[in-house]
Amino acid sequence: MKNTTATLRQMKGTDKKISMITAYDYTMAKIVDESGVNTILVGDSLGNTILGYEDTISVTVDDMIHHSAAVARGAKNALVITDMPFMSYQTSVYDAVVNAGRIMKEGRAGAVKLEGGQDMCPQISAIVKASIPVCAHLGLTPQSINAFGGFKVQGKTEAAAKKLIEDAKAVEEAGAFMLVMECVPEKLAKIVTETVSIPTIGIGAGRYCDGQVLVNQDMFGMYSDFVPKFVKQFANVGDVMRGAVKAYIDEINAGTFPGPEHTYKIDDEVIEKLY
Ligand SMILES: Nc1nc(=O)c2c([nH]1)NC[C@@H]1CN(c3ccc(C(=O)N[C@@H](CCC(=O)O)C(=O)O)cc3)CN21
Ligand SMILES: CC(C)C(=O)C(=O)O
Ligand SMILES: [Mg+2]
Repeated sequence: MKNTTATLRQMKGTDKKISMITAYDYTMAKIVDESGVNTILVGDSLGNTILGYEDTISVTVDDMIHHSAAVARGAKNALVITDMPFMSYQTSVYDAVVNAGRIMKEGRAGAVKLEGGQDMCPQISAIVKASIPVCAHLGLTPQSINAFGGFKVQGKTEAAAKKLIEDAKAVEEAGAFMLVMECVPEKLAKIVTETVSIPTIGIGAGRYCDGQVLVNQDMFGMYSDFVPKFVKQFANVGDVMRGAVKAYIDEINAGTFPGPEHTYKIDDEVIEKLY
């Protein structure tokens, strides 16, 4: 069944949890979509996993559109949510609406995600007014790495925890249909989840969120430049791929690949005329 923002909203308060996973291309989108995930995030984490940057700062709107459009072609049932990259919405409400519009029109996203709380509420409400659903992202917001001074758990002091709760209420009030919480202590994420009426999606935010998200290559054991504590490797696809490449190289050298079943034929009469 096709998942919409309404479908996800209605899952809050039921015993069904929302499953989200990142994907960045058509083939992977089809695999995760056919597996029954509710929503696919085209995350700006593609800066790390696809483009090989150290952080998400250099990712552009064009990068996001390129991958979002590919994912959208492969996602039949999952809602596609695409990250707005650094400096595509922080600069002004106008920029935020224009870039969200491009991500929806050219990237075929069903919703956009942006990082920030109270400070980004003018952007959130303007994008929502333009009929583009917005998912908020609180806690560890990786586009702020140079302000944070590193990737750390957020909301551990009373002041920071109160700020997170206020930010969550504010993004709901501004019209966000869902919110992602990253690297937040479980007990704080539980309070936030109980406080807002929109669904919360956790990544390193414990069991009590309304749903969970993980980065594709992290859960498949394909990305190892850094492995946050919140990552669970559900399969070691990286090792499977390395094994397959080794077997391929060995068969090329042994002359067992390609076999007759991979090979095209031509009449010997034609070949004789060539000598
Ligand atoms: N492959 C990948 N996975 C991600 O989850 C991810 C990205 N890329 N790129 C964008 C952001 C960056 N993220 C990160 C990156 C590092 C940590 C990290 O090292 N966290 C420490 C926290 C240490 C602490 O404060 O206690 C950890 O050990 O989890 C967390 C999230 C999450 N996002
Ligand atoms: C880690 C998730 C929430 C994200 O924002 C991304 O993949 O970019
Ligand atoms: Mg992101």
